[in-house]
Amino acid sequence: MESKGNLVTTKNLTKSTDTYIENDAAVLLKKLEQKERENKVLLSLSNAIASIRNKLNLFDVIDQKLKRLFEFDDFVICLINDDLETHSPFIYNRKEDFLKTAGIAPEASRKYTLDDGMCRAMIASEKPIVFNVEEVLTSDDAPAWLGFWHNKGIREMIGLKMVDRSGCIGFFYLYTKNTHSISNLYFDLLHGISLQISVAISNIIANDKIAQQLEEINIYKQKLEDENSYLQEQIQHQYNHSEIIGQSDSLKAIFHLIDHVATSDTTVLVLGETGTGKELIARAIHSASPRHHQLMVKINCATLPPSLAESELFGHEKGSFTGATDRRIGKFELAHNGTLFLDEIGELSLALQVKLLRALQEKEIERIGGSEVIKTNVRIVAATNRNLLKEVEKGNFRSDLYYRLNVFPISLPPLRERLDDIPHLASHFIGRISKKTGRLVTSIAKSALNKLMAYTWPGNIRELEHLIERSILLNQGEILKQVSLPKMERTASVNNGGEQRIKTIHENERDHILSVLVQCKGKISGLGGAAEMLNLPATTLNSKIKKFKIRREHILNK
Ligand SMILES: Nc1ncnc2c1ncn2[C@@H]1O[C@H](COP(=O)(O)OP(=O)(O)OP(=O)(O)O)[C@@H](O)[C@H]1O
Repeated sequence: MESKGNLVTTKNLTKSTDTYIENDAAVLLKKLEQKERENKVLLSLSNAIASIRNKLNLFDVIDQKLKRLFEFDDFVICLINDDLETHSPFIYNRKEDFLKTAGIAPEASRKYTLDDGMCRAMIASEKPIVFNVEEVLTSDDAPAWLGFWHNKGIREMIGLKMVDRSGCIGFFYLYTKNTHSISNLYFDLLHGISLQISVAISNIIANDKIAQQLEEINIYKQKLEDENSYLQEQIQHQYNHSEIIGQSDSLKAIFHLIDHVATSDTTVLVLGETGTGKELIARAIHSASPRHHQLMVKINCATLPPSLAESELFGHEKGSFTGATDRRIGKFELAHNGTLFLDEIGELSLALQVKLLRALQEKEIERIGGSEVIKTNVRIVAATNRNLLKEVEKGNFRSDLYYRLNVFPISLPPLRERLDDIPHLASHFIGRISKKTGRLVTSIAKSALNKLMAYTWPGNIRELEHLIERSILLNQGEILKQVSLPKMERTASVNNGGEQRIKTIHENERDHILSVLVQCKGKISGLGGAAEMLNLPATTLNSKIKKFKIRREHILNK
């Protein structure tokens, strides 16, 4: 039998046990509710994380969703660098006014040692760690960046390592202005969330790598396309000396110069009126150089649109200016290890002359909007129909660039000064154009050739080529009989970069002798002969006629 006293005690016991049970149930319920809340947050977070593609997305998800659960003011995610000795900020608030505070603001390019007290503690712990900012600041190995957060009023940091299958990949710091703001009840949840964030980070890095590789593929694709079109062009025009027609002494002297300079990397400046074959010479130099397996990239400075000229030469990064939708490499990079042919260099703007000079001096370039310095190895061949020295005097061409280009000048004489080449060039063009047009023209009549010999050729070889093409199309039969030369005064302006050409004393002397010979109907010596009219001994006149290459046909065609 139970005594009364015992009964009371038992009752009391039962009562307090009930209270315990009630309390336990309440705690359990609270825990259950908390778990449910955590699960909800985790679920919504994992849904959001699954769709994350970039750093900005991840920043927003953490900033918005996580702040609903925990009270924190800011956060930074740092990743361990490939050197395994440092870590750098990866996800952080990039807003300008946020970063204005004094101290070392987070920046992706900065590297911090892993060998500080905070990192060591986080790496060793499986749980988040609470750091008191002021306490850490007094320690010897406080991280350099902590002052920035202290200046922002941050008093507490929760730090935890981020892990993936390979181990620790970085750290997640939550910054709070209040102390004890995040209860350690939430630390397991925080740990779970950090695992999810690690997955998102791996995805972002993989996406970034794919985007970068795609960009590289695109750039190589563009380079291959460009190279391909240059190669096609080179296949069509395999230039060597045998393609350069002519046997005049002046042309032979040029072959000699090409042989001398081609094998080196010396810069060559090809000078000459329009149509004299400057490009042909540039190609011959490239073909005979050790670089002939690489590209000769041509850039025509006269046709460069001013707004795109710099990009054409040096390339640009995506987004560097309106319309720069892709990264593009410039002609300098394309010509790497080969030859860059700068045609019509005299037309280059002064602003670009400065940039070109720098590229030639430093042997490196920067794409517009890029920070990378790109080493280039190009051989420069430039050409112009302008008198560059005069342009320097007029202030249109930089003297320093002129001297850098004028290392090995090659001057091509105009066609009227190498009349000997006309018959060879004419039959070369007849052969080529007949084949191209399917006409059966095989040779040129003497009278037609005489006309060609007597003409001044302001457009030089290009003009001769076009004239023969036109004449072949109009011709009947196998022999080219008619060539319709444009009506032109012999003293008329001869193309020299658009300037009125002043005849030399030598040319005036030739013209004067020729006109007297015409008046005397070709008679040189004796009464009424040209020698008498010119008051010269016949032998002197004969040697002048020889020197000026005046032929019978010149006299007859006047
Ligand atoms: N010696 C030559 N033998 C055969 N063809 C030639 C010769 N010189 C020039 N040509 C031809 O004449 C045309 C003009 O030559 P090219 O374009 O090289 O001249 P250019 O001096 O560079 O002219 P521009 O200053 O107008 O650019 C081309 O079709 C070229 O093949």
